Amino acid sequence: MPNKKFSWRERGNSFGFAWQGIKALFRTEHNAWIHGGLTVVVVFLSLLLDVSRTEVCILVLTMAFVWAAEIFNTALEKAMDFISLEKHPQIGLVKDLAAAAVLVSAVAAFVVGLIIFLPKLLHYV
Ligand SMILES: Nc1ncnc2c1ncn2[C@@H]1O[C@H](COP(=O)(O)OP(=O)(O)OP(=O)(O)O)[C@@H](O)[C@H]1O
Repeated sequence: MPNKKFSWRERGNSFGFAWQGIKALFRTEHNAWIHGGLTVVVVFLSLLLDVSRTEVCILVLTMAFVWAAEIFNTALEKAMDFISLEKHPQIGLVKDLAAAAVLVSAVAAFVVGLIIFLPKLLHYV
């Protein structure tokens, strides 16, 4: 790869492309709206309950993990559909593996949410 000079404008463009990706995610993936709704719930609970700074950091990282898994899953789905829309076991496998990554991240987020919020919510019962 040729040595390119650092350019603030190009770095700015990269943010623009990433933003286009986020918009495309919400436009094409219903799952993104579910993640968005759950993110709002987590932010709401964090503001309402006595959540420590460390717990906030863990929640932010956990949510970012789920979002990143969903975005990679969507990118892989789009790439696979671009390669072929015909049924092929290898394409099915790639899609299932990408979906498994989302499932693993979502289960981890659910467990983290239970560990952090459940004891605090039980105070009110
Ligand atoms: N071209 C294909 N060849 C073989 N199997 C496929 C193919 N496309 C999809 N599948 C199978 O169908 C499943 C669902 O694929 P699809 O692309 O509809 O994703 P999805 O469930 O709509 O995902 P999301 O809800 O994240 O958009 C895949 O996980 C895979 O098992």
